[in-house]
Amino acid sequence: MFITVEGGEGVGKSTNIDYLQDYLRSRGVDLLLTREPGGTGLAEQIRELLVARREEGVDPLAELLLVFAARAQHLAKVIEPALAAGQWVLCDRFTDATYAYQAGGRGLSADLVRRLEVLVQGELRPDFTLLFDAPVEVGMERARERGSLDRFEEEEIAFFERVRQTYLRLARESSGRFRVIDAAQPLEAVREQLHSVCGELFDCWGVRH
Ligand SMILES: Nc1ncnc2c1ncn2[C@@H]1O[C@H](COP(=O)(O)OP(=O)(O)OP(=O)(O)O)[C@@H](O)[C@H]1O
Ligand SMILES: Cc1cn([C@H]2C[C@H](O)[C@@H](COP(=O)(O)O)O2)c(=O)[nH]c1=O
Repeated sequence: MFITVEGGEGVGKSTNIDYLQDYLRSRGVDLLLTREPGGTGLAEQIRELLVARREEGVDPLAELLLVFAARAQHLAKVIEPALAAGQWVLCDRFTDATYAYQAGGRGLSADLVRRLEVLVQGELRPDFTLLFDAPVEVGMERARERGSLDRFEEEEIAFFERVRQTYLRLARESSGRFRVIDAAQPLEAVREQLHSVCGELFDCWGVRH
């Protein structure tokens, strides 16, 4: 199984992915936890380039190509070998983030993203995606409280609104693959939602829980 976790800034992906990881491992799943951009030494270096605040503006196409360069390395060195060895892969962000940020947020064409997706991934797509959704102000307030903001987190509210609306549209269009978690709720309530989604999936996939 290839499971991805998506959502805007500060919505609680990292906080809950640890919980999800424990939940899956405690039920006997051989799991690899990874993230994008990143997941290998080279891809983590590309991540640093992407998130660093800089005077020089970053061209959206350059940003898109860096994201996919990191993804190609991550797929070849980590994700594909793990899946081939029968492991489950749990990935903090994947190509839905590219549709949300580079197409929705930056305004690049979704068709361009689709062409790179086919080039880099072939037919590989996530089996299942959890979308953590919260109003932009809620996520940004949490991100601000957490610490200093990176290059993406410094964007204007309208950018994050476009990112959020793109994610929600993707979830509607691929409702079989996505489950949307109301991440504006207190942590306990978010965990209950996660629990119920995991139960439903395990029933569906025939995994004992
Ligand atoms: N449901 C919640 N209620 C209140 N605070 C939360 C909740 N979920 C997460 N937080 C807090 O919000 C902050 C952001 O959470 P986290 O780092 O998990 O978000 P994220 O989605 O991974 O963010 P980013 O994409 O910006 O890295 C953290 O300080 C975390 O403790
Ligand atoms: C995979 C991916 C990521 N991004 C952006 C989105 C985030 O602002 C950063 C990653 O940091 P986080 O700690 O996971 O929030 O990268 C992107 O723009 N496009 C992508 O495909």
